[in-house]
Amino acid sequence: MQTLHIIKIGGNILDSPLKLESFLQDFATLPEPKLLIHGGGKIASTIGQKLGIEPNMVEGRRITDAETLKLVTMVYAGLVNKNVVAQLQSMNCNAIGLTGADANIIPATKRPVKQIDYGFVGDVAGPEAVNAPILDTFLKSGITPVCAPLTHDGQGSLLNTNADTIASVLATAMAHLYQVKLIYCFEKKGVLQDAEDDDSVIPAIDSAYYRELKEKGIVTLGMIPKLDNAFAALDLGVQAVVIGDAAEIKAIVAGEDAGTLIKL
Ligand SMILES: Nc1ncnc2c1ncn2[C@@H]1O[C@H](COP(=O)(O)OP(=O)(O)O)[C@@H](O)[C@H]1O
Ligand SMILES: CC(=O)N[C@@H](CCC(=O)OP(=O)(O)O)C(=O)O
Repeated sequence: MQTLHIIKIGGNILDSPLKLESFLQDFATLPEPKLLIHGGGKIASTIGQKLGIEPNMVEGRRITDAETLKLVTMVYAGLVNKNVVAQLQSMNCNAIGLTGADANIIPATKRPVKQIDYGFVGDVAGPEAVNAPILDTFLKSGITPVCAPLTHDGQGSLLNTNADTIASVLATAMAHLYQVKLIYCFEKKGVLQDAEDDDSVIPAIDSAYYRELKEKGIVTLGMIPKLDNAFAALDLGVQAVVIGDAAEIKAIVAGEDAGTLIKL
């Protein structure tokens, strides 16, 4: 089977024009087939505050009321997605920007209200819900999909879905067709032993070590859902998952010693 690289970039890279441009330059040179997923939570929060929409996050997930859904649609599907695509086009990478509603790529259901009402937040039923064949059609035509963190409910509403989860679900869905290597890129060199020391990268984490790192409080905040998504992808057939620095994407793809390898 051919290898497919699925790469996710998060808010801190997207928020820095210099880091983003440098990442996209590297991404554009990576071998095809490849697929990019972007977040943009930080930009949505900043623009929202200017518009009087205060961010409300619970366990790393944004409570998405009707006004916030309009905001994230403008920011993720518009500003971020289309700028990334335009930049990639300038770098000779033929990208197409997509939300989960486009070509029915990622249908989802509105998260049921339990203790917390997350509003217009979408849960993807599973990788089988993803329209993998259409993504494959793009890939086989030499087109690189760039996916925004929005899904849809099939009844006319977009839904906000965490970008790390989208990356994990898409990777799992594509694992039937390709050997998938999923790479979570962010602004640090990998999962760190000491948050203050950028050189304390943990080379590899398995599920037992992950439990220990959580118990000791070494892995916290946004790293917990990222690692949960990484293990979910491995459990469901994704070949390899690496968490690493967006600035080291070429080394990670080349299989060099960079970032943190996640293994079962
Ligand atoms: N052990 C750790 N190593 C690296 N980052 C960690 C660790 N524990 C918690 N984090 C936090 O996780 C964050 C990454 O998650 P998140 O903010 O969701 O990133 P992104 O927006 O790129 O998905 C880092 O910026 C860091 O603050
Ligand atoms: C439901 C939910 O929380 N959605 C996320 C989607 C964006 C995201 O995940 O962005 P990063 O990867 O940059 O954090 C949010 O609105 O913040």
